[in-house]
Amino acid sequence: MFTDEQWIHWFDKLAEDDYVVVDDFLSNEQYRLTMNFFKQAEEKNHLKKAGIGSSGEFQIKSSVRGDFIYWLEEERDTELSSFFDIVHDLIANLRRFCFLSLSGSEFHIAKYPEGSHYDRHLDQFNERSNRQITVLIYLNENWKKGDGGELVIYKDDQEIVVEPIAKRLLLFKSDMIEHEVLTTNVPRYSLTGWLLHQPASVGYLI
Ligand SMILES: O=C(O)CCC(=O)C(=O)O
Ligand SMILES: [Fe+2]
Repeated sequence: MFTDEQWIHWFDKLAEDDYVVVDDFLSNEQYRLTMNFFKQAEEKNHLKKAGIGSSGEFQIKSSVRGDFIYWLEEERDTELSSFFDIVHDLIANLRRFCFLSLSGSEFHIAKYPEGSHYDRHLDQFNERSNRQITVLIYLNENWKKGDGGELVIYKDDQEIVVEPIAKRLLLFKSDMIEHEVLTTNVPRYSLTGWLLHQPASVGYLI
């Protein structure tokens, strides 16, 4: 559990810089449970080649993105309940301290095999732009320089390099931050998600 001061400190940085990195966001136990889940998903062949674009214009292009993903469902994936607990905490605190109007979330696990990458992009689709905050949790124990797979954030004239080390959280504003996953030289594991806007089209219903 984190204190209000910690949440406020992270959200201040997110507001100011459009991104924030938090180390040791997952506890050892949450990390272990997440990796167990990941290993099982791999064994059961649940991970599928990721594509680009939303359903209407979905395409698979390995030259753009080389990861394999599995979309999570909270009701089904009960082994990850302690992960979903901290997502709920994150959402509750963003609502409380940042007055964000968040209506939902979507998460997947992702494996980038050796030699894969994801080209520079923004996390919004042409026909769907309700992703507000991107949430990344890295799962690579013993990651070291040379392993590759760093995330590069492009901001103003800067290139900020984030190493995908285990238990680290990265939050950024989905509509502001262009980013890229550099080629990884080892299998690279992560949990990726998006916190979604209140869809404008249902605004009148509530
Ligand atoms: O895994 C990462 O560091 C970033 C992944 C990403 O950019 C995405 O899935 O949209
Ligand atoms: Fe992305």
